[in-house]
Amino acid sequence: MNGQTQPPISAGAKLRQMLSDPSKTIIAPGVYDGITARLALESGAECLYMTGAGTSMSRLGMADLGLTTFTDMHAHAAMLASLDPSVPVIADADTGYGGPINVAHTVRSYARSGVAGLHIEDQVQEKRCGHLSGKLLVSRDVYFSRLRAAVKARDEMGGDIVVIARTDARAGRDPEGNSGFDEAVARLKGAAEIGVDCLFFEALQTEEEMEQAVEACPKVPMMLNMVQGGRTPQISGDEANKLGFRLVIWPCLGMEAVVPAYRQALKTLYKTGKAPVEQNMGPNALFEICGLKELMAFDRDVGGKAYD
Ligand SMILES: C[C@](O)(C(=O)O)[C@H](CC(=O)O)C(=O)O
Repeated sequence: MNGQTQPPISAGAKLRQMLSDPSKTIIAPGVYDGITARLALESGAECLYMTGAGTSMSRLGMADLGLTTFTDMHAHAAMLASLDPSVPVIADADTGYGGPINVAHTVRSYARSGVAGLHIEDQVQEKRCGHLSGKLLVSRDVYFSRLRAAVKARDEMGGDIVVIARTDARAGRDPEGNSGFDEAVARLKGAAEIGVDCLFFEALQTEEEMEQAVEACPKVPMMLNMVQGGRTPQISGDEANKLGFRLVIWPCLGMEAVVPAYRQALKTLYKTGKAPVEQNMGPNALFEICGLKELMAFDRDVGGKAYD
């Protein structure tokens, strides 16, 4: 886990292989920074999901309203993908950050940085979290040109990256007023024809809808987004597998765990004047999460003396 060793196959190829097995459903915990990524890797995660919402909140201190740029998202994804190249990282790529040539640039840049997969959606640039109300979408034409750009960039480059088409049509509307379940299915069917590798039906509202969505788009693997407290009811990985989903992301898992814990620690600090006693891990144990021993061993191995 040192980011130095290249795996035998690329992260993208590995993810593609994992997605092709219908008997398995990949579980990808959401990570939003180096610490949560390291903790997920330590837990044995088979795949990581870089949340755009978490990236916006942790890098910018801002809500998920399309404020993160390509540069923010790419740098974050590249850092996460470098920590353990043998574990595929799927990263949010929002709208692709512009027109078709921007989308292609995003796909190439993510792939060259070792990101295994990315998703491109059909919201307008002034986007928002998929589980908020009032989402506005681009037309099918604009969406499909984004996806064609992503697929062409994937195909033209030597590397490999899994292109995931996301639609927000279930809870959003385009300039002609097209919206809802059927519009989402039409968009995902179009995406499948364009040649994307995986489908992301955002904000499914019931288990029946989950079943119908998978049935409606049988040719391409479908993923499921489990946002705690969001529009989609929570189901387990096994249940998702029975319904036919090949991948489940839990984007907010880290944020939902950290926010109440840190709030509680702050309360204790102000009340007692000290940090909570059960939280005395110490710097060594903390840094060990992020490779302290491996980094020092590397230094020693090559004759360094600084960390003897
Ligand atoms: C998946 C998602 O795009 C993300 O940024 O992680 C978000 C999650 C969230 O904001 O709750 C989404 O579903 O839009």
